[in-house]
Amino acid sequence: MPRVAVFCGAAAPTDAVYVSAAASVGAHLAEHGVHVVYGGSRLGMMGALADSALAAGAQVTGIIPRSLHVPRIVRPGLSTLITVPDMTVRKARLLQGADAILALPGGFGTLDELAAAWGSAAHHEHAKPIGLLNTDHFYDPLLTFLNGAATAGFLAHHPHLRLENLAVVDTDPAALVDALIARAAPPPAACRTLASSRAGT
Ligand SMILES: CC(C)=CCNc1ncnc2c1ncn2[C@@H]1O[C@H](COP(=O)(O)O)[C@@H](O)[C@H]1O
Repeated sequence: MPRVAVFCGAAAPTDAVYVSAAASVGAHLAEHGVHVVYGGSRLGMMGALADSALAAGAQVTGIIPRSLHVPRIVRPGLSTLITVPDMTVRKARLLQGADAILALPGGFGTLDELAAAWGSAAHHEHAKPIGLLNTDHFYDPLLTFLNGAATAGFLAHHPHLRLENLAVVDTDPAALVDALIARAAPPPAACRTLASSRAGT
């Protein structure tokens, strides 16, 4: 069962379009048999994501820092809830267990988690596909920033991370989940055998 780490806003955004997009992502991930890993909150988009994924039969793991492990914040009834010492450990744990990463609209926390995922990919710590849900073109300014950084040469020392490969971007939750799962799929058995024999295993 593929595991997808989802980053998204803990706040309830002013426009309900974001919350319904999060719910739609949860349902589509469940449809694909994905094990959802996220921040464990019941609030905002995080809550909408978890509610819909659980309702559609997905396994959902929450990873929450001790400071946020209070009834007002934790989503009860998760398949698994892991408590970690702090936000930094949580960020690492979210990334470690995942086969793919999906960022929905959010604020500081979401941006922090997304930047960490790109930062560690830049240093060859993982090659997990990253998806950006561009609801209402929320991520267009960030994509413009990345384009500018590439044009100015700030990404040139990470040639394996070409701009067009940084993320799968879509405004449609179903299309994005389909594309991300396709990228996260393990290679067919024959390729795996060839790759392992080349590696001498
Ligand atoms: C005081 C209060 C209601 C706090 C609730 N705060 C939070 N609860 C759960 N996860 C969080 C929280 N703040 C940051 N995160 C993490 O950062 C992201 C959300 O942060 P933000 O809302 O985008 O910036 C999530 O993916 C989650 O992993």
